[in-house]
Amino acid sequence: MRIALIQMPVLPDKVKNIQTACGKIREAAKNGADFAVLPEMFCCPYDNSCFGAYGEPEGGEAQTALSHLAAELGLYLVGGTVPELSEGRIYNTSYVYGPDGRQLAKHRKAHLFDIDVQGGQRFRESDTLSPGNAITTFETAFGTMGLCVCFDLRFEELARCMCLRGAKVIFVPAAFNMTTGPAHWELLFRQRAVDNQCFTVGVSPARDEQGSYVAYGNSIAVDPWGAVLCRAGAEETTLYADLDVERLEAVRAQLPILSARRTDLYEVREK
Ligand SMILES: O=C(O)CCC(=O)C(=O)O
Repeated sequence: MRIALIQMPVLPDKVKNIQTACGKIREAAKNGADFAVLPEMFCCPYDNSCFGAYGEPEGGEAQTALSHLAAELGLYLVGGTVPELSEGRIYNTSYVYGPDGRQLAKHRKAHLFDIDVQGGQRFRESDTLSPGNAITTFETAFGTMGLCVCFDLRFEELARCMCLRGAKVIFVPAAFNMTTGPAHWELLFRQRAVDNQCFTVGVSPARDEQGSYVAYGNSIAVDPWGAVLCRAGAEETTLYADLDVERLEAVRAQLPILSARRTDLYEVREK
């Protein structure tokens, strides 16, 4: 199962960003990718002042372009996120398309990124965005997959619920920053992978030092043992990770965690 992690620049021009993404997805298909993954807000600067203007309703231009391309290339496409406009609200939403172009999943970021680190990053998504209310998994020819967005990865219960549903890989379009990225990015992707003995895949925009929000980059794939399979730097790049899905069962058999949970003592379950 070959995954292309597309760490692309995000510019102020929405149409140009969509074109860049499509070009890179075509290249990924040529290189044998089964899945292509885009970053959080891949066609919109990550700024509260932009989400409304760059947003689109279900079936908007970014989504239509990605769905057609998935069908044309016959691959799975985790379409980063876009600001989704719905009933007067804005959501930070990730759409997934199957190799026939049909929408397989839609995850609205459930945990909004409201932080204020002393001397570091401040951001309040809740000034403009509304949270989603779902745990998202989807079925593919490679098995069940999980999907969440950036800050969502910090919440271990969400990842556990996806894996209890059978998720083998957790896909995370994301955009950490220069305060929390160096401190927590790799740690969190390895942590969730080791907790659940699953693969984790995080894709960020390339770093733009001039942007109002400077993304950390460092797109990453981690295996069920917690080993880093690939990791980018700050630059524009596409990484390829070949996931051996059988490794997941092997690790779970050798070091049983999910099956050894004491659900008589404690429980994590979906509401
Ligand atoms: O959790 C973090 O440190 C970063 C999260 C973030 O940037 C986001 O949710 O967009």
